[in-house]
Amino acid sequence: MVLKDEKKYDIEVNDLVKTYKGSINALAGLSFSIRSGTIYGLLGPNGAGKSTTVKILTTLSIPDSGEAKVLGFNVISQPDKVRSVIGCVSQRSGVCFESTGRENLTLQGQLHGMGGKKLNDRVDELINIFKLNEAANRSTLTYSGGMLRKLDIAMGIIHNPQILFLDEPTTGLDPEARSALWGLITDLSKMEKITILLTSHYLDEIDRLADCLAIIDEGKVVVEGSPKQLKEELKGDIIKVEFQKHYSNNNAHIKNILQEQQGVKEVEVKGREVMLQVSNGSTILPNILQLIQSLSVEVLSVEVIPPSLDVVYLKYTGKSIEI
Ligand SMILES: Nc1ncnc2c1ncn2[C@@H]1O[C@H](COP(=O)(O)OP(=O)(O)OP(=O)(O)O)[C@@H](O)[C@H]1O
Repeated sequence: MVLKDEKKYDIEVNDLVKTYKGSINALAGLSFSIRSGTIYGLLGPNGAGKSTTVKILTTLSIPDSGEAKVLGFNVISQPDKVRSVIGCVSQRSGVCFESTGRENLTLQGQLHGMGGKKLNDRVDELINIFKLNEAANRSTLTYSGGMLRKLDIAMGIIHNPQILFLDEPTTGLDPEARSALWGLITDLSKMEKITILLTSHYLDEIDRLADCLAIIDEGKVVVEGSPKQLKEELKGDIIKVEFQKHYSNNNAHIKNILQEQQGVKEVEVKGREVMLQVSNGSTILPNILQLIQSLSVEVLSVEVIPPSLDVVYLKYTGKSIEI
């Protein structure tokens, strides 16, 4: 259950359930709310239900049960109202490759009923914001992956929507193009005052961009908060120790002994790996290693992992995010 305060929410999702043919439970009671003017990240592995959520919120799919509102409009009973206030950039590019960037933007504006000077000015403005000036009059067949994503996003906001959905916007881009796009997305939320729902399976992307995030797993929100808040809640580091061999008979014993040590909060032993949640990794590490060695267990590698969204993800889902 996600608690809400008195602030204004642009998106409210309550207990959404969606099952596809073949009994695939894409959403199993998903709830979250997004504050006006913020970037909200939905983080989850492939198949967690991120795209299904975006499809429902953009009126492209209907849930089996539950309710969702965008700017107060119900996605099921008021789909036209919802469509009039949103922009959406899906994983598949909507760019027409027979046209230039400028032509794509103009056509997209016309589809939204725009025209004349207002549309031309908006096209120029977006070409400037997205730094596509040099390429604007070239065929989009000559664009790089990063340029195409920029054009896709520019097309998604041509009509000045109040809400923007970005479904995995940087998948497949090289690090330089991803970083450039991150800067643009942050600027957009501030300059154009757009509320953005961003889905991603990149932890660094959500960490960098989101004011608030929800980790979703198997169609449900498992935890919600700002990246800073979630990392601070970990109150310490993770020590990851890998053994030479699998000491399966000894796992419970190793766990009990480590758990009794001062500064150790949680211990998980899986196969050849031990994960310890500790208050201060570097201070406690020598003691931990000494203890493990006294149990005649040979250590292959040791790592102290500072608080990060990877660790938050691991803590709440019990697994590493797999792409
Ligand atoms: N049209 C469909 N028909 C049947 N099953 C579907 C359909 N669309 C999605 N699914 C299934 O629903 C589950 C959730 O899929 P969804 O695409 O929402 O996840 P996702 O988190 O967006 O994943 P990805 O990061 O890979 O895009 C998956 O098991 C997927 O295979």
